[in-house]
Amino acid sequence: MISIKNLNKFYGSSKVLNDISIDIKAGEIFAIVGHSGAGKSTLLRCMNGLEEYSSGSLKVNSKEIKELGKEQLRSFRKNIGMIFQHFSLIQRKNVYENVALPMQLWGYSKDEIDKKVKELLSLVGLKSKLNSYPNQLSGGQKQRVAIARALTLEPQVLLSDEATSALDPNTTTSILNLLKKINKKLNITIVLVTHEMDVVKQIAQKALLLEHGNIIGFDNTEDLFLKPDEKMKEFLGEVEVVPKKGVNIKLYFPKKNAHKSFITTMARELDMDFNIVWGKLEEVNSHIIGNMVINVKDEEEQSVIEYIKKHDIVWEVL
Ligand SMILES: Nc1ncnc2c1ncn2[C@@H]1O[C@H](COP(=O)(O)OP(=O)(O)OP(=O)(O)O)[C@@H](O)[C@H]1O
Repeated sequence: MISIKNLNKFYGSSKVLNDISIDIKAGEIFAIVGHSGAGKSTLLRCMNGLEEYSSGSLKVNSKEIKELGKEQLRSFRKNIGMIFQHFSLIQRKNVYENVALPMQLWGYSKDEIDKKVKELLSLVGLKSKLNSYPNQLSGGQKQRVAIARALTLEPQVLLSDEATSALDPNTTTSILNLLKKINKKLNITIVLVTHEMDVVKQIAQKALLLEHGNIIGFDNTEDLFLKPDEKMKEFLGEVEVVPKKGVNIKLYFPKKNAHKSFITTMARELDMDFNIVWGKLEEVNSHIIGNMVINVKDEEEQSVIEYIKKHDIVWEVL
């Protein structure tokens, strides 16, 4: 659906995107993650032609964006909805009028507009608010209006630039659930930019980690969190404090066996006591994944490793 190859972007002499290559599949929920200034919004804006790229290729539905003329770009953008952190609603228009606006600009009939706006307001749970004005709505409600407005022209792709950053955690979850529902129901590809790892965990199937315009991680979300590499750990701010004595073994539990009592069974079968240094289970993309560090005596290392190898567990000696 979106294919990016060796993309580079400069602002003047400063390079803000460096050799980016990714593929985003149709129907996927894809997150672009990174600290402030990493280049996330720039990359997102390149995807709908709001920003020009300096070199490389960016194709949406096999169309190279930089080769599109003015008119082609206008109809191309019809196929891409966008939502923002601060909602971008028009204050003097009510909810109905805000949502109707893109269809009016494209010259749809009153009946078509009325049908679509009511259908979308019902989808986002705001049918009772169609006469309200933005200043009478909560942040979450405003974002729901913005989502409805972004869907009026029936786009195949929805781009979200920090759409939940101004919302509290509960409202964030409800907006993310709405985005999941839209993704499933309308089969829309969603690309979202965020600096919040919790957002990535809750919604994304794939994630791209950016740092100073460079890709420092790109994988299925579960794999990124299950076995984070050094860069990812640094990004997550994880510090692993482990005992100096003995051998520290880190175990990664993928979704299918995160719940199994692997450690206690191993302890019983090998007739050994382990020191559990730390461990955690977390929900990523609706799956439970986890990891745990155990400390074993030097002389027990081999038998523990042989046991782990016989099971479907990813592991490493720290
Ligand atoms: N129009 C512009 N002109 C010059 N430099 C720009 C422009 N827009 C962005 N930049 C620079 O490009 C870099 C990437 O900016 P971008 O907004 O893409 O980052 P970001 O990861 O989205 O950050 P944030 O989360 O703070 O929005 C930054 O160093 C920024 O200062």
